[in-house]
Amino acid sequence: MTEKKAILLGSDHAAVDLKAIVMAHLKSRGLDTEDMGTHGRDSVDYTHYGIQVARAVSEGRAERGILLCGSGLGMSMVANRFPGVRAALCNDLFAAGMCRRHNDANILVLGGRVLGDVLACAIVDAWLDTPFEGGRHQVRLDQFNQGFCEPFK
Ligand SMILES: O=C(CO)[C@H](O)[C@H](O)[C@H](O)COP(=O)(O)O
Repeated sequence: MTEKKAILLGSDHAAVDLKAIVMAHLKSRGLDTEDMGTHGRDSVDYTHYGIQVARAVSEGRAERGILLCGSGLGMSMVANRFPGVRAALCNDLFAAGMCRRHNDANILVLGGRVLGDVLACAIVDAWLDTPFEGGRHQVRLDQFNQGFCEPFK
């Protein structure tokens, strides 16, 4: 990938069908996307695809990412290990708005075995269209990088 992509997508086999729906929805909105895989229904490890998308966002090669697995849990765990990634598992509309307003989430995670097509696309829209409020929330996000989140010794 040579140019910065607006939105990268990745999934495992459990969410490849929902990913196709989300991709089509993003394209209908005129957004620049790239599918990092998986591309079929054969069983794969979600880690591989989560790492690719989270690393690209962490390194600034993509502004945002959308990750999908069966529940969304595994992808969330992987993505949040990368510096600068704020991945939010959103299987409802309230979380989709809040993760932008208060958490400036740059990766949206969806559960392919949880969500129907219509709700998934509505969650994507809320995540895309809701701005970060900054202020006290930025202060808290800054603390992520100030040692506050290191384990206690
Ligand atoms: O990581 C997950 C659960 O935390 C995802 O939901 C995976 O998609 C799921 O574990 C895959 O399960 P499968 O039995 O291998 O299809």
